Amino acid sequence: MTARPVRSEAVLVEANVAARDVALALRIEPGETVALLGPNGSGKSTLLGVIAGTLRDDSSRVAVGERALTGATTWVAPHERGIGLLAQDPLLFPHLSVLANVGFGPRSEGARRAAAAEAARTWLARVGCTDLAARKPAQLSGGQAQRVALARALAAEPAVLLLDEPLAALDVDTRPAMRQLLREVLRDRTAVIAIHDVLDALLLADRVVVLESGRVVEDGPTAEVLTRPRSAFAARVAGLNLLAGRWASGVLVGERSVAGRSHDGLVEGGEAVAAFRPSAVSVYRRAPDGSPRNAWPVTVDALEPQGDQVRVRAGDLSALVTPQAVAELDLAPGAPAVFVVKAAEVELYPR
Ligand SMILES: Nc1ncnc2c1ncn2[C@@H]1O[C@H](COP(=O)(O)OP(=O)(O)OP(=O)(O)O)[C@@H](O)[C@H]1O
Repeated sequence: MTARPVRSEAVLVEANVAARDVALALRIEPGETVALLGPNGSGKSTLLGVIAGTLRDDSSRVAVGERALTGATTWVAPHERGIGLLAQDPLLFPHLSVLANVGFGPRSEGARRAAAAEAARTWLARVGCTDLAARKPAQLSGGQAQRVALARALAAEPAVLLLDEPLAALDVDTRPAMRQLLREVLRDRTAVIAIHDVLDALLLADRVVVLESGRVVEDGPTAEVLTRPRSAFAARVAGLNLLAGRWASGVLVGERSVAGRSHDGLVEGGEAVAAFRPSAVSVYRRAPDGSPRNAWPVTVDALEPQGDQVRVRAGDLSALVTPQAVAELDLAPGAPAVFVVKAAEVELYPR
């Protein structure tokens, strides 16, 4: 199968689901990946269900490109929408082989058996599951099933891809490979991805939309929302530290030199970004012994209460510490301090 260009279309959605108290409108641009963040019950799955058509609600409106999928007299069934949905549960057909599961989309679009099998093999190779082709879903691990489900969604060549917590069910060992795979397949694709890990949002999405109680409370470029959140929920989970620089000899070199866990795609001399959570930052008055690699002298700018913790701001960095630590370290605006972060807590990726 020759690689066809990715079809990507804009999506317009007005989700009005009174029974779930969801009322919001979004436009997603062609090729854009939008991460939905929000607490449990905020409406992320409901929004995906409205777009996919798995949740039928006559007050909601959905259009993909020029094509209205819902309307006063229009209802396009989920399998005719050109939308791929990767649910939290992979939902593979248990009686079909992996190859037949992945070939299902092309088959139902009218592809001949051989062509569908070829498309399925291509996508299985892409997700690293070639040798699982003959298995039945019951013989797959959770991570394998999730990859196969992704291949199945992509083999149908959807114009829009929806993903509901695609990394949540995976264990920590299989998560990095799936994250990398998603990074590749989401490039240039119109996609909406419900996610709870802000670092995943950072790695995968162009834009972040924050939902609370079925409403949009924040919407903006990923780095902006995650570093300078305005909504209460985003402030609680995000407020990430991001440092820009260049990738050189295995570290990020910028205003500060940063060691961390490197992601694929970094090239020597290329632009790179380091991301880490404020809760991963330890604060000292003086640099600790053994000179850890990520130890940066700073001057405290501000102390802000955040829940039962305190956010210590210093220039473009922030740390989240306990009120006891603030007292013990005698932290106050203007005080010198040293921020220390273990390399294992820092994600380094290409810009
Ligand atoms: N099947 C259902 N029937 C009725 N109400 C539902 C159903 N599923 C969810 N709800 C309600 O609809 C609202 C939105 O829930 P939704 O599942 O869309 O949120 P979510 O952000 O996806 O949550 P989570 O992160 O827990 O998956 C909540 O008030 C929830 O209790």
